[in-house]
Amino acid sequence: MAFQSSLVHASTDISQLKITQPDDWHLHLRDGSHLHSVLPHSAAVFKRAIIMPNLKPPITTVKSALAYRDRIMTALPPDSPFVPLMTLYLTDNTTAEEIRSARESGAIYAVKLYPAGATTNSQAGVTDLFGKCMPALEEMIQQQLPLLVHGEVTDKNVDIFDRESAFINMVLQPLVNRLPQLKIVMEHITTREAVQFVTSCGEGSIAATVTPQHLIMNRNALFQNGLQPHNYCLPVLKREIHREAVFKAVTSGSKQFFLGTDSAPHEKHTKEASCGCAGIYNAPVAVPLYTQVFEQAGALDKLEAFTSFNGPDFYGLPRNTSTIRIVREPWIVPNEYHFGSSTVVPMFAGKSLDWKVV
Ligand SMILES: NC(=O)N[C@@H](CC(=O)O)C(=O)O
Ligand SMILES: [Zn+2]
Ligand SMILES: [Zn+2]
Repeated sequence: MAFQSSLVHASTDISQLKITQPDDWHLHLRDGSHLHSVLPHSAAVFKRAIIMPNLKPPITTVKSALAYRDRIMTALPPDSPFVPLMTLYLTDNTTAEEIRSARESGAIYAVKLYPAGATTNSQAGVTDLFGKCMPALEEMIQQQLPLLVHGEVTDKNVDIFDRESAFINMVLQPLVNRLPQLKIVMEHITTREAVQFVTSCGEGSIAATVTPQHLIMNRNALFQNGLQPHNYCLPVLKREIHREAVFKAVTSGSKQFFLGTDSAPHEKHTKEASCGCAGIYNAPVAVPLYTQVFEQAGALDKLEAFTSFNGPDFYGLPRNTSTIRIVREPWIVPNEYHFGSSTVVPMFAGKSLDWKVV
């Protein structure tokens, strides 16, 4: 309970909200049986989602992206209107031609930059962005495909809590200087420096996604009453001053910030391990938690733009016409989800949430 109960609940008598159906602009659906297990949680709430390509092996070609899209469509619950928006995993060898054919496919909406070694399944990521990736990035400008960035340097000598701000200085700012027309989404931002960077770039070409965990928890949550592996994700949770900066930016109503859950399921035994995986499974709780964040800021009137307008506007896609209802109705998050032989522990397992999507 520690983290929610530390929130000051703004007094309000709003008991339900009806908003345009949200999209998730950063989602890990995995593959195979895991895909079948987790997809219904996202498809129940979100109309569309940007699907992360960090599978094993990664989705580096149009062909593999379209095949993955087919597997997602096959795994969807019957009659689900959910639309997966596919991405390509950028490597040192991605060609301009692959970028052109990504756009022509009509199914691929962005290209993802993982610095090699930065996070889960990023080993095949980029080692030399400025030396090797310029032809692909220049073609992305022509094709109006945004670059989605896991923004952390991988230098082991850089303190893990400084890896995002170091990335801004060493990679992102130089990239923006070199290719000012490239559309960039800084994914899952966690720091005051990221907020300042995105805001300083101005609307139009730079935006950021924000997860529920980085809005609600600071790094104390990793060590509350002992090591908490289910609060471990990358970029790692930061100090309270950073959480506050991200919270303020999001709830201010700026169009440059939008919903991206980074829901990243890992099996329970791989998180509760001597070397635990990074990633938080938040798909079942994300919209209730975002609602709680905006309520706490006294900004429920700005929730819908964050969940449902700013993302499609940035991507140049139509806003959804369907709606969802969010009601004030306490419910307890399950301790775990059992999917066949595997178990996944969700964010805030066993805790009570104030809002529910119906
Ligand atoms: N966020 C995480 O901690 N993990 C993500 C990868 C990522 O988004 O960096 C995953 O795929 O597990
Ligand atoms: Zn990431
Ligand atoms: Zn992610």
